[in-house]
Amino acid sequence: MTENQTLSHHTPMMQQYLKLKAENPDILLFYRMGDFYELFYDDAKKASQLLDISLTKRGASAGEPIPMAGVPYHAVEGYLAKLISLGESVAICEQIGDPATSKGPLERKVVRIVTPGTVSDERLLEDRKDNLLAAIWQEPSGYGYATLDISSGRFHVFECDNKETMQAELQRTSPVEILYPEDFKSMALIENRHGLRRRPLWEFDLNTAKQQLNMQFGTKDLIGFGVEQSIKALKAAGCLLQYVKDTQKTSLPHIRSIIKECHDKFIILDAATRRNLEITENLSGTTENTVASILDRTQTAMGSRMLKRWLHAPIRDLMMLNQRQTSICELQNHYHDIQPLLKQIGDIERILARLALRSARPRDFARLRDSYNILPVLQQSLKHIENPYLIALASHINSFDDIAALLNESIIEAPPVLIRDGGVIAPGYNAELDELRALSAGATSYLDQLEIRERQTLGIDTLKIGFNAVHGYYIQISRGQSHLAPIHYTRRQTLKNAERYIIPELKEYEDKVLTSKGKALALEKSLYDELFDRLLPHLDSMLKSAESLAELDVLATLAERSETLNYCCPKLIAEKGIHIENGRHLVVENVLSEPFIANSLNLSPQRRMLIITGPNMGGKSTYMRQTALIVLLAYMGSFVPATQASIGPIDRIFTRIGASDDLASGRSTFMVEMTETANIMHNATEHSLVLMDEIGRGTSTYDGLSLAWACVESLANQTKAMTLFATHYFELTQLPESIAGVHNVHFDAIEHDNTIAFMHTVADGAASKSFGIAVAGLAGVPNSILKRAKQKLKELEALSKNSSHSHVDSSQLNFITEPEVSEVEMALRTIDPDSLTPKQALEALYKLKNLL
Ligand SMILES: Nc1ncnc2c1ncn2[C@@H]1O[C@H](COP(=O)(O)OP(=O)(O)OP(=O)(O)O)[C@@H](O)[C@H]1O
Repeated sequence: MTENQTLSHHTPMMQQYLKLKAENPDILLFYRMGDFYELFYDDAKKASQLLDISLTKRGASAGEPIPMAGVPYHAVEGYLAKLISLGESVAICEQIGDPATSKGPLERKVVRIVTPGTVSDERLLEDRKDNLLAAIWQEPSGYGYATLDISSGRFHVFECDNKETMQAELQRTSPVEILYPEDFKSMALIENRHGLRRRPLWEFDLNTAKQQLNMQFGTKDLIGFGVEQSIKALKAAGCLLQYVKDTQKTSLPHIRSIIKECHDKFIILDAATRRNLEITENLSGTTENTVASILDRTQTAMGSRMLKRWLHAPIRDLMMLNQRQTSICELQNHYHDIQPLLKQIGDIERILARLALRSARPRDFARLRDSYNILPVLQQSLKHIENPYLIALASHINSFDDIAALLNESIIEAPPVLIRDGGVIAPGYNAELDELRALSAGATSYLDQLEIRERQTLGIDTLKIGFNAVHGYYIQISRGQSHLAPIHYTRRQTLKNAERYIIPELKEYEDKVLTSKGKALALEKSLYDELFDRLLPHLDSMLKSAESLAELDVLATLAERSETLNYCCPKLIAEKGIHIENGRHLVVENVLSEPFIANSLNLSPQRRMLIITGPNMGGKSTYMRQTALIVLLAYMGSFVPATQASIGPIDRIFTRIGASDDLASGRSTFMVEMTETANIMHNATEHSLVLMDEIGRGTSTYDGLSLAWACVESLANQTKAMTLFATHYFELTQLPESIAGVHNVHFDAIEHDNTIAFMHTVADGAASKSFGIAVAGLAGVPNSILKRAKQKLKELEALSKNSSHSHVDSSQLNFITEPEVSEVEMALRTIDPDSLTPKQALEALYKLKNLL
């Protein structure tokens, strides 16, 4: 049976639906039916599950019942937001035909496609988080990757030759929607992400990509952007741009350039490091107790998004870092004045994107106006600033006096949500509009006069003029006086207590009012459209201003944070090494109720690896992480939690901390640990900072110890990376004796009143105890288990007595468990000698002897 024949079995409406569905096969189709959007067949089943709405049936077509689910049109945004957050895309199909004239089903059309990576509507976006669409391409030589933030126009491409780097970039950019070619080989990289879209190969064609991009930027070639040779990335970029055009169904004037991400400009953080350092997301996937949660006191949403981008991309450009540092220094004196002004500035970046997409709403214009009205005051408060970088920033911020004036004149103070019903353009902006409005509004005074005139001439005191949507204007007379109605009064409606009439004069007036209302609305809409045309030529400078405002916000925030949290300005030095005096962990110090103990750290070519030992809970991980975070903050240009810090060049930060199963990709805890270790061993250089926490503990003791040993040797001798290596293998503390550049440091604890007190202070040398069983006791492990562990430890200790290097330590066992009491002792305790007869005393003696 042909497709058409199959279709012909369906009702006309279903035929229309199925045609539209065939054009949008992979996404949910919201099909408008009166006040509802309805979904049918598989779409209905899927939506009912995802949205938790009921699945019903709508009649039958082609002899089968039609599964159906629906959402009311006025609440659609909430449902869209939910679907988008789950990575789904939705095609919105509206009724566009006129019900009065159409035969058969109303004409319908897909008017927009909402996808997670291309939404710009503010109700569907998180305002303090970037929302990126990405495309990925793979060839034997590596990966090409493109990302677009549609609400700022930032369009970036990236290339790399290995999976780890690609994974790190995916993690850094964290796109909400990913386009990938149908023959993509590395599915493991992306398969756990939401919003995957499989695209046909031809969408990644290089020539089409170049054509598309040149057309978008109005250029002949892409040499000016430095991406001409990035073949893999361009293929991804081409597919991405095409997808955006297809879904947006409009031009994208705010996408003006494409930027190639060059990795040597940034300190590279691999995916595991980004996760372990809990930069914007903690290990459980929420945002509490992250670096961003401490630092993000930005006043604008665009500032917040920029701060997070900075945190995820520490830079190596010393000039730029210096500009940021000196700006923060100067802003320490000014942020008090600047921040309250920034707070009044809206999300201009996203408003401008909606302006470019011509989807800005009246309130976007009002917010743009209100923000621009603040700019002159802001400029005033930046007047005394002397830092050249901040002065340049202020000049980019501009004050847009003309645009502010235009918006002040054109938009009323508090416009409605939509332009649909008018009431957006301010009085005084357009004389013709004012006239038409006066005509329609003049109604009240004209009608008042007419009412008085008729009442008086006819002598009917119950006469009044009214209006309703069905009958228009009418004259109403009470039933008691209705016999007084003159002959030219035509009866329109009879009510219980009154009669309603129409007269030609009133009808004529009604026509005039109605047409002037309609005309006013049409004019208002065209004036509104014209506003887009008047603002769009300034889009570039407005976008630049928005970006500069965001940057000022970030710098002012870092100035405020550095003062409030007592951070110091780090020195970025040319010599290799990391020197931190009294460093702190910015998150831990914030959540602790007791004071945080600051610790210093020195790493240099002569002291490039620290083997860190000490009790569980002693503070090893905290110390390692705080070092990485201080380096990260220093290289984003921020001040750092320490009293002094000098940091040399760093190319990468690696962490092998904590362990988690990666069940989704079928890797066990130990496998994850070793994959991360392998990555470090392959990629670390002498300028890398490597943090390794207890590697090798997921396997047998000797395997683990040997692996850890080999890693230390390799990192210290070959790679010469700056390394912090925390371990419970005391054997490793011998390594400093044989390898230059390796040193022992340790954390200590003291036993006190049957418990342990952790010192949290780092000191030179190796730890003498491990306190493992003691900490288990603190954690509530039952006494019987601790007792048994103690026995076992003694046995092991005996076994390894011959080994002169054994540090197995049983001293820790004596304080948490009571000294063991024997049965004989117990029996003795129950005996009261004074109350025993000689015979009983003898019997007790025999009993004790037996117990022995
Ligand atoms: N410098 C410090 N000052 C105050 N408290 C600290 C400090 N360092 C760590 N702590 C506290 O001790 C807790 C444990 O620290 P951490 O996780 O660093 O120990 P650890 O030595 O790595 O333990 P394990 O060997 O079990 O992994 C932290 O959660 C924090 O509450």
